[in-house]
Amino acid sequence: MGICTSSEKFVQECRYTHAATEKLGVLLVNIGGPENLNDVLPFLCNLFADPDVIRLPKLFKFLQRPLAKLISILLAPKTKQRYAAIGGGSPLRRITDEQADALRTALEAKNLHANVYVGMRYWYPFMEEAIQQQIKRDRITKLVLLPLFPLFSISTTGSSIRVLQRIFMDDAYLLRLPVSIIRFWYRRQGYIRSIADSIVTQLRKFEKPEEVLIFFSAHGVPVSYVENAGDPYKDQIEECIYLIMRELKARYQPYTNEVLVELGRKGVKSLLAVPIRSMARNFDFVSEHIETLEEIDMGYKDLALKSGIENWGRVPALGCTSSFITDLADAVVEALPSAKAYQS
Ligand SMILES: C=CC1=C(C)c2cc3[nH]c(cc4nc(cc5[nH]c(cc1n2)c(C)c5CCC(=O)O)C(CCC(=O)O)=C4C)c(C)c3C=C
Ligand SMILES: [Fe+2]
Ligand SMILES: [Fe+2]
Repeated sequence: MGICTSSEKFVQECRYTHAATEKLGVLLVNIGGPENLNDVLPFLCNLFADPDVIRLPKLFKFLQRPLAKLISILLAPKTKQRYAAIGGGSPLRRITDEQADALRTALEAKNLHANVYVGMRYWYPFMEEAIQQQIKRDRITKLVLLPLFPLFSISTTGSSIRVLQRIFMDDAYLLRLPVSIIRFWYRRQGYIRSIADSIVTQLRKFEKPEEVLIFFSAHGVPVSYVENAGDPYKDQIEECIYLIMRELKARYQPYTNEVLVELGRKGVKSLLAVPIRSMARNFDFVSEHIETLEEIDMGYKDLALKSGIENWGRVPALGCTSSFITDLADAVVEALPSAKAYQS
């Protein structure tokens, strides 16, 4: 299911009135991450025990847990070093809590009172805890599931939806709770604009912004997900980059044009555009995490500088950028009318 992207369409189709008796809940879902180095091994075990992360043929399903344990034991030392390099733990819980607070405030500003919960897929506070201990306790009457992944992948949003379904199927109250799931939201204007804004802000820090090559990086998924399991992730990445670049060109082209006109006026007859500066943008995840802070800020940056790239910049993750959070609040409002209970 997609979501309304145009606000006009929203006004026409999604007239939603918030009943006074309704108790709205929004569940923000994220991966979660180890808070200290002792958490790394059990966190990895949870991750690799997920059949949506390591897909085994039916016949070998019984190997899922032992295999998860083995891979985690093998990966833990290196992974611990990576988390140690960013201060000993993942910042995901803190950032996601901040995003939840900001979203609650943005919804209030739209006159929508909602409880915003945080549920992590592989670490505390687990999705299971958020649903069983908080959502049920608060007797929410309508729920929006908002995974903090702009793009859909079987291994992220798909996996979170399956957990939600599993918990809901076992519970009479949850089975009757109307739920709306926002499966992906990378096409939203607010998201694309917020990213384009953050790129422009960083470009302006370069001495010659017009020479900067923008380097988009996204998390990989196994080829078999895309080719055999119908994961839309790769297609969505390509479309997302296209949408960001289209927005950026609309905003930035005049600047480049001005430079070209200026060069022409100065008598330059030939021009070869060589992008010698580079700037990285990770766009498939909206919080700083191990891959931005360690893989990009340390690994890629070192490699780039050693390879002759002179200037390096990195666009920060959106985090609590207000235009982005406001857009998420719009996405929640737009999702409300389509909420449906698993059992009515
Ligand atoms: C949109 C983003 C993500 C996709 C798609 C994704 C798929 C995926 N990941 C692994 C293996 C690991 N993921 C790990 C942590 C981790 N992954 C994401 C995002 C996506 N993963 C996040 C946000 C995090 C948490 C980062 C943090 O700050 O704590 C890890 C552990 C850390 C590391 O070594 O990078 C592993 C391992 C697979 C196998 C996969 C697709 C099948
Ligand atoms: Fe990763
Ligand atoms: Fe991952």
